[in-house]
Amino acid sequence: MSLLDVRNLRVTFDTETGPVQAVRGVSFSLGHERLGIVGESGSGKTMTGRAVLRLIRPPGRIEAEAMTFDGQDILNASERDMRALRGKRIGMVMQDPKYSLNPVMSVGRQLTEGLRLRDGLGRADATAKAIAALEAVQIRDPARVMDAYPHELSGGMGQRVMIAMMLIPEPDLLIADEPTSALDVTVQAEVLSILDALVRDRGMGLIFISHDLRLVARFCDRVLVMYKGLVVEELAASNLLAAQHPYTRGLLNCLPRIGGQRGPLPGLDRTGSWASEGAE
Ligand SMILES: Nc1ncnc2c1ncn2[C@@H]1O[C@H](COP(=O)(O)OP(=O)(O)OP(=O)(O)O)[C@@H](O)[C@H]1O
Repeated sequence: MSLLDVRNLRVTFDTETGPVQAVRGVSFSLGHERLGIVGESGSGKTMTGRAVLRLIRPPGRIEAEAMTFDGQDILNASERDMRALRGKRIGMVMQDPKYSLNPVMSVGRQLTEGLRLRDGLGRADATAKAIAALEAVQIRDPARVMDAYPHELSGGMGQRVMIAMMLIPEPDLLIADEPTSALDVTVQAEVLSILDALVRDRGMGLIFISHDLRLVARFCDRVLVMYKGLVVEELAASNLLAAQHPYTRGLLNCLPRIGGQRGPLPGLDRTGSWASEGAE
């Protein structure tokens, strides 16, 4: 059985100038695997991830034929049931730690609060578990970081803290939105290997949203390629770099090449029939 099933998901924002359809009928299922979502800015990747957690704020709204997580109907689940899933069985790591970490709470308190309130751990046990989680994301001075407030952390450090926070409850599904974009390549590789181990050893499902097609090709099992709120192509990650779809090829052609000719970045050619598919 798949872990997550999404059928014909739509996310619409009702604006003064009319509805904006950010996601226009996306379907996919996810097993215990790494599913990449790629696509240009504004193609609906983030909104797809947030919709799975039902974290779309008004004026945005979600419609779908079905959305199930581990057999549970998450399209019609109560807000209370969703709160029980979020951060526990389904985690989300956002692009920017600024929006996920509480600015007025020390890192240690943020990491231990759930363990104490939700899991009923004592202070010492919760602290030990939080420190272990920080060590798992390669933070070398966890005691100092536990005492720090989010604004005292660098971008990369904040991102690692956020990943640690998401991993503490050992989620069954992790939605990671550009989780390594603020990290240097060495730390990025470490974080990816942590995520990889969770998928391999614990059977976690991972949705990995990224602009980095090379990274997705290397790291993921399958990929959805999104354009204007639609999935234009779904393929094995190992086939991504050789994809034939004109939009995917366009994205690949925009990748900078090491040692390649310098010149203006090529624009995306949007003249194919796929470009007007489903357009209003
Ligand atoms: N509050 C809002 N009101 C109107 N439209 C919105 C609102 N929030 C998001 N959108 C629209 O949703 C679309 C999809 O946005 P989304 O953040 O999912 O794209 P993305 O593919 O994740 O982009 P990026 O790679 O830049 O993060 C955007 O085109 C945006 O215009």
